[in-house]
Amino acid sequence: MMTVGSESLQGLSTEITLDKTVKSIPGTTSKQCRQLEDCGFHTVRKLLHHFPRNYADLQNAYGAVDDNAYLIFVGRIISSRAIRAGYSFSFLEVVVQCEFVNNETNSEFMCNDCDNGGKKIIYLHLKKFFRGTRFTYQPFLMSIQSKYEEGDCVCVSGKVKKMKLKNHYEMREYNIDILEDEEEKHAHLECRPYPLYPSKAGLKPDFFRDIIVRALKILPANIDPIPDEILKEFNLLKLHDAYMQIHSPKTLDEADLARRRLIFDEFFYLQLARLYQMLEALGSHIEKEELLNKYKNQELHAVSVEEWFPLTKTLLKALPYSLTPSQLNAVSEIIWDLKRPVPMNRLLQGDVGCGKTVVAFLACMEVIASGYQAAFMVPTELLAIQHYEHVLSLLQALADGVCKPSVALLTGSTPTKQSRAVLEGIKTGDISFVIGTHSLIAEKVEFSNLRIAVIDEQHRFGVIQRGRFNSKLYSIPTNLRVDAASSGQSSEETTYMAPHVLAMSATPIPRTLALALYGDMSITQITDLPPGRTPVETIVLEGNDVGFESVFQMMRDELVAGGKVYLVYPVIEESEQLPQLRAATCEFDSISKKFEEYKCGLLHGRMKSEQKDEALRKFRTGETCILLATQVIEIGVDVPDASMMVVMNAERFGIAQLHQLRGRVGRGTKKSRCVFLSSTSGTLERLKVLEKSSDGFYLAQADLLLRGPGNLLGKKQSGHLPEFPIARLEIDGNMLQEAHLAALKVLATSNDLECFPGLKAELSMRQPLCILGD
Ligand SMILES: Nc1ncnc2c1ncn2[C@@H]1O[C@H](COP(=O)(O)OP(=O)(O)OP(=O)(O)O)[C@@H](O)[C@H]1O
Repeated sequence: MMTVGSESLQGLSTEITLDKTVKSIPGTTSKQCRQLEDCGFHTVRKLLHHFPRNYADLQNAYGAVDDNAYLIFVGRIISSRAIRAGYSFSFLEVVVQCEFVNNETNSEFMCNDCDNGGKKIIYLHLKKFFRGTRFTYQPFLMSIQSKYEEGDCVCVSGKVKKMKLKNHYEMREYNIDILEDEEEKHAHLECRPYPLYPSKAGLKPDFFRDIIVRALKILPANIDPIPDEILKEFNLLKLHDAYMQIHSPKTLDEADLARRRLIFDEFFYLQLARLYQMLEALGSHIEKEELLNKYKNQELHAVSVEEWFPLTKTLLKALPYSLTPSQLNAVSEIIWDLKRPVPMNRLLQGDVGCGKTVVAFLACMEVIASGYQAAFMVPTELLAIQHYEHVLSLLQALADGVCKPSVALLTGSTPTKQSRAVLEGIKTGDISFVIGTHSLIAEKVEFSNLRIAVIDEQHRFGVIQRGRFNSKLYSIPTNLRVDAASSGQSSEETTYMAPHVLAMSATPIPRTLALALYGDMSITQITDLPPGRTPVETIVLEGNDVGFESVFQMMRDELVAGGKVYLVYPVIEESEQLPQLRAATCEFDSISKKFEEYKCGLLHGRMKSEQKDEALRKFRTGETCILLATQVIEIGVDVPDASMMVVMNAERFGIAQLHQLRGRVGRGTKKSRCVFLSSTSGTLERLKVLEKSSDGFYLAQADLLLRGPGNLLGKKQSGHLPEFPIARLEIDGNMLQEAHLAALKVLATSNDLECFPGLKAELSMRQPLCILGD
């Protein structure tokens, strides 16, 4: 445990200094303050978080001065002339002489004009043009010329362009800074990296550089809210030094160390906020300790099959297959967690079709067997019906003497009379297992004793929707009340607890990324596939006449061999705006005609619930062999003997999404194939990654790198990973674990952060959970 001493005062000046207005920066004019504020830079903190996008350093110019290279030099002005060149045209030309260090054996520089130390002189020409008669008057010309005086030491960055004259270069898109300060001059002559700031809303890089330098001067050393022990243990710079070194590094290594500290902060405060929020929601000290211990010991826990409730064991035996080792471990691990006195918050991850559903069903059975209720929430009606029927068929297989749980379905389309009866059954406890869509979290749904909520495809529900289950409390067993009482807590406070939550995801996110998103979640992974599966043969083709002909031939072969085919379309109906997109309803007739001997079905989101159900039922039973569908089938649809899929306009979908779609085939033992048709040849390359790999983790990573982390998962429907200001999850993910551990350490010392007022203040300033949409 950490000692609490000086830390309690530590970081208090953070609030005082970092959150002062930009007006407090010495030498900042009121115009500059207004400009900054208009741009959203209200505080010193905001300004200091405007980080350089890159650094230029003089070493850039060591090797060669290549045409069009973006380089930076420090040198002296040797001439500055403002000249009237016509009736309404003038220009300023500044020539800067730079000593150029040549350590290349490049023939151009094996020159006579290099001195013995390998140095040579080059001349940079900077021109600025003015049009308009008012720019041709002498006073104007004198004034611009006097801004740059001969002998001034300057830092020049820009694109270089060789001139005819040897060793002379023209600078384009340049920036010129006069180095006034002796220290600054030396710093640059010592080859310090030079921060290159991004412009923002018309404010130029120089503007930021200038004000940030002044802000750094007033930054006190004692601004770090993170305790010294944590800094030492995780080898982190102090916050003050991190700000200094990110904005004004002596070397690029210094800038890297600073970046590491600032990334750590982004992750640390997110983890701290998550865990803090969870601890706050818990009543007793025992629960809090239990929670922290659980996260500290991330080793695998399990409850062996013998210890499961008889109902769960019976269902396991009645399954038409044996669980894979990793499915079995997953159930055991989840059941272990269900027996803890704190609400479980677990993510069950596994690639498409690996068999997550049955794992979740078994967990629900365990809860039901102990006398409580289970709810299973899925994102689409189609999936709810499928799961409902699946559970019924599994339960049917149980012997007659077994007491079977009562199961109900609740979706937006459940007829009023029926839904009233379901609501009543849930309230009285007559229904112990309910499967449904987001209707399950409506306020009017009152559970008698809900103890587990399974959320399938959890990223498709908003954070708030997921959290809604927490308000559907259940009463905790008496023995836990005794524990709570012995810890000095009043039993009333601990009478109710939030249900266990098991979220499922088929979007495989690397473990570290999952931690970033769900710092408070434990993770269970299914790493194998049921036996007998063969990888889906994947073909990427251009959707031209030749492409379609070969696809139709493949379909014919498949159908002759007794297979079933999904045709997936990006839209339901043709649209004038996007005429290149193929539409499911429009192609129904032509496909039906082309494959006259086979029956076709249609399935899309605009159909009524029972029509959708009927279409899927017919496809499942083989009444139809070709199903023209839209993305509605993307998640969870399970027709094990479907053996071919063709995706039209595949370029419209993301890689992870196509992987999900492809997961609808190859779910049985039949060899399957999937064709992605792209309407443009340019996008073929991007899709080819799917031909090479069927590993969801690999593809998710490829997608992440291709599109940036913003587009993979989501707080709403679209699926987004949180975007951090500087951290990039795909690269900096390893620092998450460290930040997680650090947050646990801090909270183990002080559950409510009372011993760390600086950290508490920082949390409320940063509001890190906003990143996740909380
Ligand atoms: N151990 C197993 N052996 C054989 N078949 C299995 C096994 N586990 C599950 N299955 C079958 O595999 C198919 C896919 O399972 P399930 O629908 O649970 O996968 P999932 O992980 O939820 O997939 P998705 O991410 O696509 O929803 C189902 O038909 C299921 O009955």
